[in-house]
Amino acid sequence: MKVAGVMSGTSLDGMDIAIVDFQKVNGKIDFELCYFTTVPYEKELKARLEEVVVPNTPSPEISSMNMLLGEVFADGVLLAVKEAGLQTADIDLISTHGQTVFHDPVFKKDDPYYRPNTLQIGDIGVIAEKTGIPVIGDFRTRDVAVGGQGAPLVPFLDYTLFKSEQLGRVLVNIGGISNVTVLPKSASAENIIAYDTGPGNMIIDAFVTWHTNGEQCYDKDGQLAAKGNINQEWLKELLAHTYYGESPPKSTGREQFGTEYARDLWNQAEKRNISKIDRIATVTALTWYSLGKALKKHIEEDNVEEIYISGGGLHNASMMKGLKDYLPENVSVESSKELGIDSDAKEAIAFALFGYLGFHKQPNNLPAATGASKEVIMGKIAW
Ligand SMILES: Nc1ncnc2c1ncn2[C@@H]1O[C@H](COP(=O)(O)OP(=O)(O)OP(=O)(O)O)[C@@H](O)[C@H]1O
Ligand SMILES: CC(=O)N[C@H]1[C@@H]2OC[C@@H](O2)[C@@H](O)[C@@H]1O[C@H](C)C(=O)O
Repeated sequence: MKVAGVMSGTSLDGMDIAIVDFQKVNGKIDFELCYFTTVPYEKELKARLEEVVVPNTPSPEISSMNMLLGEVFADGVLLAVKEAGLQTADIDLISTHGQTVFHDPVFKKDDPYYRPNTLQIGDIGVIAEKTGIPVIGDFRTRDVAVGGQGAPLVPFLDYTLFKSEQLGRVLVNIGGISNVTVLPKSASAENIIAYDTGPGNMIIDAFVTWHTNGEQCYDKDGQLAAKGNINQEWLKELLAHTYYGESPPKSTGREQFGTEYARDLWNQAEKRNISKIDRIATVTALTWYSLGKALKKHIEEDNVEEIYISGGGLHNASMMKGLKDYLPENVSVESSKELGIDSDAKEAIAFALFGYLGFHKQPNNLPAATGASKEVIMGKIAW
């Protein structure tokens, strides 16, 4: 069964599309990645999306963007299918994450009319109509419905594919947000630890956009950060953010580390007379330090010997150097490619897997990762 997994992450850089062929071999699910591509969003769409993914966006804008993104995702899939040399009839299912516009999976005790919630848009009906292919999407709400955070979900794939009987591993994804899946040696589904560690590339992207007046929207290969110096005093203050000290399960997003937060940091740096290049170096360090600190804890407590990285942050050489230098030398830090999974395609492959399982009415969440009270079948279908 061929499934097109579509991931549009918190970076808002575009959609990742993985066409994955699933097969059942001796009762076990096997899969092959047939094609992967990233379709970038055009500049104006990205700008509009940035306006929508902030709290207090008027509902007409969210509702309209839901329909527009449905079209955009459908066009992306049609393009990927063509590029892969396939026909739409070859694709059995589209599995789409959608675009998170709001994520607050926490109970507010003082308001009986507020509920833990998460919202991903890009209407599945529109995608089905435009492509003629059944679509599964809207995964996270079902996990939230059973007390979970609805995130991170990819640890389900990490556990299924990468648990080891020989040694402890951590799978890391550095996207807009960074997250970890800790797989202790001989881990069972109950003793996985997974959570978002804090910002990934999100703040760096905002700073680079402001520094270059929109000419660049990310720090290509970490070249700008490499030219700057980390302002240690400011970094220490940034690391006092309460999120880093919270215990898992926990998840975060643009609500805490998005444009508003980045703008506040930019203004702080302005007041402190920190040069623009040093600002970029410092927020890059904020990512690798907060991530590295979490990793060090698991290296010690869970006997982790191998770390595998995926997500766009892997391409940022300054980020990777900072992280590697900070971690103990005897722990290997590699791309997830070393485990046989393309580091850019991993999340899109994960959503193809969730779709495949959901379509076959099989559970696809990992309660230990999200804090859900039980396994559930995530995903809704548009035929
Ligand atoms: N060559 C590169 N050099 C530096 N950074 C890069 C490079 N390529 C990609 N990135 C960074 O990676 C980001 C995209 O990463 P990715 O696609 O993994 O995130 P995402 O899936 O949108 O986020 P999330 O996983 O948090 O939902 C870009 O916004 C950019 O900051
Ligand atoms: C609510 C939401 O969209 N969360 C994303 C986000 O981007 C990274 C991190 O924050 C992770 O928690 C999650 O995505 C990945 C794909 C996940 O669920 O594993």
